[in-house]
Amino acid sequence: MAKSAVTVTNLHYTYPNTTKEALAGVSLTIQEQDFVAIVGQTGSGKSTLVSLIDGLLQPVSGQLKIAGLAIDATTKADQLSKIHHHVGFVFQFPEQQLFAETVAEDISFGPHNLGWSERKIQEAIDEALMRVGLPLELKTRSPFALSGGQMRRVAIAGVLAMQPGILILDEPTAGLDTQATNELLALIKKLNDNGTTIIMVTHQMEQVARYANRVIAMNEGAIVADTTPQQLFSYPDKLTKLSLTLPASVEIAQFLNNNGAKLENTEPLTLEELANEIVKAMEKNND
Ligand SMILES: Nc1ncnc2c1ncn2[C@@H]1O[C@H](COP(=O)(O)OP(=O)(O)OP(=O)(O)O)[C@@H](O)[C@H]1O
Repeated sequence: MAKSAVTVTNLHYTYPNTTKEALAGVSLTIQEQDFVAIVGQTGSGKSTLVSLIDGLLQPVSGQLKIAGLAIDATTKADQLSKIHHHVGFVFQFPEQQLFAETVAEDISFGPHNLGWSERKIQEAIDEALMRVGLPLELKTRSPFALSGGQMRRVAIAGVLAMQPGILILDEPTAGLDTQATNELLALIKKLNDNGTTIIMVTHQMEQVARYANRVIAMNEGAIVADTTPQQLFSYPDKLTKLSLTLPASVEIAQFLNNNGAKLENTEPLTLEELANEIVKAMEKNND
């Protein structure tokens, strides 16, 4: 049976010097090896939720259980920081946080802080570089002499070097071109296939459709849907109310059907699935 990686119970959070709750009683369980997409319009509470899961914020009330660690409003700072042994957080534009003279030094920052031996750190650097698909020769190079896509991979390698079982990514493909986007998503999918639990905040419904096995939609600090991408995209009216869009594949399928195309599957989630549906419908037409 799948084990839970993250359990959140009735979580509330209000930022200092504000009165409105940013999180207003959120409960959810994320299983190990889930690939969860968190969606919702600006200000709906996505970043607040993932910052609590990463221990960057402490709940005002409610509880979190992360890889067995129990966190609530009374948890001491040293206990809270233990979350970083289990959860890696890739911020938006993570390359902006690169700072060291060489790629290896940058990647080793987290493992050094965890107090690992030099040998373990060197092994972790090599493994992290391999996992993000970068050659080991880059270790001695300056991270600032790399391409944008490579810099982002180095930044992600720095998070992976700490070998987190849970990886949170906030809009990981923001600002990347199509090829770098596809490569990065393939990499995240591979990490997931190899056992890492993925929590990805995104505004890209195509990415949700293609990669996530589960999608959590937020609105005004609450979870308003927790389901599969297929289910979520079956209710376009609900999405519109949340200011979310349908993936292009679903929109095109609906348009074709409204114009007599008779596709069998009206919600093909990916463009490949849509192409298959169109071919099937054309073949049927020719019979
Ligand atoms: N540092 C802060 N201080 C005060 N209020 C904040 C702070 N950060 C967020 N908020 C407020 O908390 C609420 C939730 O914001 P949050 O950043 O979690 O939303 P989000 O869904 O991640 O938005 P986005 O998609 O723009 O990143 C909003 O009302 C926001 O204005």
